[in-house]
Amino acid sequence: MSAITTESLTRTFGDVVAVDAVSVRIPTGGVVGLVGPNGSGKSTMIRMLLGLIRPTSGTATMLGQPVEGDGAYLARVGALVENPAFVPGLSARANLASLAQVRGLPASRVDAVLDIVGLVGRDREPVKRFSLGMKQRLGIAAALLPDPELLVLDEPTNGLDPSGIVEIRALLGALAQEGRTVVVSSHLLSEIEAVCDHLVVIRFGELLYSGPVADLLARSHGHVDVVPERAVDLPALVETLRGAGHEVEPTSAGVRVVGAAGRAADINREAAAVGITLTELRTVRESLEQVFLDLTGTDDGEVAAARARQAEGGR
Ligand SMILES: Nc1ncnc2c1ncn2[C@@H]1O[C@H](COP(=O)(O)OP(=O)(O)OP(=O)(O)O)[C@@H](O)[C@H]1O
Repeated sequence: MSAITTESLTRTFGDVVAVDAVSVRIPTGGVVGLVGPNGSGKSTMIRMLLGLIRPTSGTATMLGQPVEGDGAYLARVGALVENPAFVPGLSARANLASLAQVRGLPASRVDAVLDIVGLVGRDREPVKRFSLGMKQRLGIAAALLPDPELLVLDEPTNGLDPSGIVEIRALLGALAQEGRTVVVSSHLLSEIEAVCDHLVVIRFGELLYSGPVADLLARSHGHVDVVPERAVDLPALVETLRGAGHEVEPTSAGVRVVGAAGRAADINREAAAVGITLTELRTVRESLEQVFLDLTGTDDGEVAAARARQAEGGR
């Protein structure tokens, strides 16, 4: 079963196409990053998935159930959208206890979620004294009250300082380790890429990429830097690598095999076959951030090129 599917999911506000015919299939388990610049339609997509607003056209399912049905799936989903409203003068524990009561959930869940988000010890302090990071963790705790299979968090790292971001990221990873599917949106890929298994990249409502992070990384350009043990072997190494069809450039101590990220083992074998031992064999990949920039581009020309590349990759 997929955690989420969408089929030509579209939402317009007047002339603005906030989400434009997005079709994705997101597997269960792991952390799913929903990434795109501000205004690209992430919140609109999340709101449709949570049944908060209706699609203009298209369909979507959550945990196998249509979002436009009776909403039964919502009992299995936890969500953090916008800033959750907590009573500032009440403690974290009291806020969670009243939420659990209103939602008819057992009081024992309060201790469980405080433990998961690491607020035990601070849970009797009034929420107004909490840092932004602690408030975000409390928001996630509230979303976890129903012990959901699927957790949807809209920009939980927004506004946090670097250590707060690291904490939230670790928490997302831990939640996924427990077997939940965690969907997290961010306008900054760098804030969440380290913890994501699957990425959905959108820009101006249009889907640019949906798939495993590993597949996106595999599309990245990169090179392999190679240094032979004996400098005297360098000309033979260059000849061998060129003979094997590689593009080779000199570096200070060895050679760079251009566009060969992922071919390090081949290069090692090719060198060994002619009796050359390598002391260095280093793959340098384009960062995920760079791949993402390639996809999103900064002007329409770049976006068009990225789309063409994506279409090519999808064939
Ligand atoms: N209720 C609304 N009425 C009118 N326009 C809206 C409404 N909600 C969203 N939009 C527009 O839809 C587009 C997508 O907005 P959305 O909030 O979904 O993007 P986002 O990627 O979540 O961005 P952000 O990170 O800034 O919230 C924007 O152009 C926004 O102005």
